[in-house]
Amino acid sequence: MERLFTFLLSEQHFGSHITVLGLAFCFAILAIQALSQKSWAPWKRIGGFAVVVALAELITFFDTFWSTYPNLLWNFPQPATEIAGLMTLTTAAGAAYLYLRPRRSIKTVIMAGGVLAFGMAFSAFYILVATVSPATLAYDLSAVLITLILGTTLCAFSFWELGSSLATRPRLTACMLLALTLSVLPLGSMGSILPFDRWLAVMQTPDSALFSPLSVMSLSGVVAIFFVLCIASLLDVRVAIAQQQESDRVRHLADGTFEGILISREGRVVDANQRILDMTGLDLHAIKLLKVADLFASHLVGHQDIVAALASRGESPTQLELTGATGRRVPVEVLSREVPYVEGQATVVAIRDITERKAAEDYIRYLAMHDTLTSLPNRRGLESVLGQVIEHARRNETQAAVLGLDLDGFKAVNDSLGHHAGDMLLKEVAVRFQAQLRDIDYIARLGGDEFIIVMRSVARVDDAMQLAKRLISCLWQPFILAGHDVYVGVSIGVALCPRDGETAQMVLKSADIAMYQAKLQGKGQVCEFQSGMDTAVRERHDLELDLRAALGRQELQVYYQPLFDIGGEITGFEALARWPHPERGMIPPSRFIPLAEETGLIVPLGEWVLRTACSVAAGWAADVSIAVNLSPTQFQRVDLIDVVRQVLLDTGLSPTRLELEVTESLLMEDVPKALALVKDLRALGVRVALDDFGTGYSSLAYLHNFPFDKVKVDRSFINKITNDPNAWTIVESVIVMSHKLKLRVTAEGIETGAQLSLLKDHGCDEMQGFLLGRPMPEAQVALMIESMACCHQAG
Ligand SMILES: Nc1nc2c(ncn2[C@@H]2O[C@H](COP(=O)(O)O[C@H]3[C@@H](O)[C@H](n4cnc5c(=O)[nH]c(N)nc54)O[C@@H]3COP(=O)(O)O)[C@@H](O)[C@H]2O)c(=O)[nH]1
Repeated sequence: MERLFTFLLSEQHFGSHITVLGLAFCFAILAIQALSQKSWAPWKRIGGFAVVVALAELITFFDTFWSTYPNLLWNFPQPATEIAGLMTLTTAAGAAYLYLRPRRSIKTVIMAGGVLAFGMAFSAFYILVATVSPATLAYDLSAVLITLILGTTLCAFSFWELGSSLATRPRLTACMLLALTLSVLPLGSMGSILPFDRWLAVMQTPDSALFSPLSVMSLSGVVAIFFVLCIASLLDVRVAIAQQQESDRVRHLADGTFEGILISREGRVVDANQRILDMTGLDLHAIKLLKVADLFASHLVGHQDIVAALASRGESPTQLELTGATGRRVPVEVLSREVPYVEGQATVVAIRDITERKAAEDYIRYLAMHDTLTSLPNRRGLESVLGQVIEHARRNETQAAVLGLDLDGFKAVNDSLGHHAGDMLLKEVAVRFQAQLRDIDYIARLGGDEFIIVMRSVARVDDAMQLAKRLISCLWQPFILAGHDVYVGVSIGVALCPRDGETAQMVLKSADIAMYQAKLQGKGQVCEFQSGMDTAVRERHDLELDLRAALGRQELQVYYQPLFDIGGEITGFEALARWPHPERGMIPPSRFIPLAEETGLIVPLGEWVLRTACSVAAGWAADVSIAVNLSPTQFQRVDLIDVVRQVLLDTGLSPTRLELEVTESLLMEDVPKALALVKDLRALGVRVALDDFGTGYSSLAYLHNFPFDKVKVDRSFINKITNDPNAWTIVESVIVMSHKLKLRVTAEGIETGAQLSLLKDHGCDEMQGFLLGRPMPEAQVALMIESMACCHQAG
């Protein structure tokens, strides 16, 4: 010890210590950088480290030697220098190999340090011995021992520090410790040589072979390594216990989570929680034999380092499929992160089972594309398929057909039997339609009672027309709903693509226009799209939109046409809807009432007319009646009685003043139901008149069977009675027959005095027509009633 201090403090320049330390530090940085290059192959890291350390050893040694003996002329001893270099190279490679082993413990790390220090010390002393040979150097053997123990310890700690330093933490300490090792060994070996005067004394009593520096060094090296290993083993046991406790703690924590958690190092599974074992069906032992990549089936499996690939995605999870012992694939979401884990770094991979979420997502996707009632694709589903069909037809120069279907009479079913029955009907209709299709055809429900059928390939338009006819006839059999036989029909429009539309929207529009045309031609028809067809349909469509808006804004008005008794007294007024369109002027009811019927708008419109008319009539000064027209659609509504009752209650109009006019067509659809309704209305105290009499087919039977209060003879007869004897015969018979059945008779459409006197002469009870009074606005009616009241008072 004393010898070393003397050497370092008085025989050596301070500057030379700094030089050695500086050189050693630079080489240490290089060596540790090489060893820590994770992107390099292991042999490259080992080789790089060994070469740098061997060079450092030789350079620091010779630098120390020259600064100690500047006047000593010598050549590099051959082959001792190469042997020493080789020795350092080999031991440095061995140390690096030990350090890089996958399962590294404190013992292996310290052993790596010990081996390297011993190799370097041996090389230093070996060159020294060879340099002065054949002369013999005299050593302070205690200094040799100290040098070796110090070098071994420093080097071991350097590796230990390197092994436990985090990737993010600078490896400065490890570099400094290695630099000290690289400095201590040449300085220590040089410092162990006794001064020349002591040589002579020693030479007179030469060391025995047992006490030669190399023997002492070898022995002490073995002892030092053994000693260090003993301590390391003890530390290892303590560390192993601590690690076990740590991993137990982590496992308990991990088992408590809902996520699968596995710990990996260098792509291999090190540990896993219970959830992962449940998901994969593997036990802990089996899973630890696997690489992380073995657990997944996906595009990332081929990836060299799946864990690194996952880690590179940061906080955004990657969706993969986890495979296990059963081969079942579990959709999972994976996140990974570097963590300090028992003795160093590890990657924690969090795996979340997303089976339920995936199923929910799939269901949402399904819902987005399908109609929940019939399970058929919806508009979105249809448009994506239709786009492909059109593209295919265009590429292959073939054609596809699109059939637009709209049920006839569906609304009436919905209104009369309720929405549940309507839903059942739609489901059954869908089944019947599907039964008519080929496997390659495609059917979708757009909503309401609208369906679309796509025939992917048709040779002629006739193929589509044939299918359309089959679809029409498949509805002829009744549907049994809530114990009722229900009949519906279908109107079909046929369009071809790409002929009638190059995009899904265009061809759907063409099919829709053709379908409208089919509806206009009467129900249960099929119509092929023709160019120019769209203008008329679009106009009608625009009118429908306008009517909807007008109803919403309450732009419609009610006019009132007077009815007179045989003595010329006003008996009442008929309420007639009017539509003053802001751009098109006054639109006649003959245009918008049928449209309202088809679109179902007649229901809100009719209720509005009823409410308005009753409310206005309730304010009149005379107890005259008010007649309101009921459309077939209104008549089919299950809640018609309730609506009428409520309107009467709300407006305060006496039921005896209200007269509802129904037509024959309205009665024909479901005779028992219509009969029950007429009876219910009369039970409310409301009167019911049969309107447009004479235009139907079974007029006489209805007159007999239904408890009407009044018959209104249609104006198509009245305007002929003075010049067509047949027309007059019919009207005369109706008057006679109605009176026999105790029914009052109203003649409508009286335009001439001749018509009026003929009807009066034959006992017609009530008269209505332009001759007597045109439909007029509310204000005019009020004046008319007032003047009527005045006349009565005056009379
Ligand atoms: N369901 C509902 N139908 C309604 C409603 N408002 C009207 N309508 C029906 O629209 C059809 C056309 O009605 P409108 O143009 O108002 O014609 C009525 C009279 O103006 C017309 N009339 C009356 N007298 C004469 C005449 O001397 N000459 C002549 N050319 N026309 C005349 O007749 C219509 C009334 O007919 P009717 O209902 O049969 O008594 C018509 O069918 C209306 O029913 C409504 O709110 N709801």
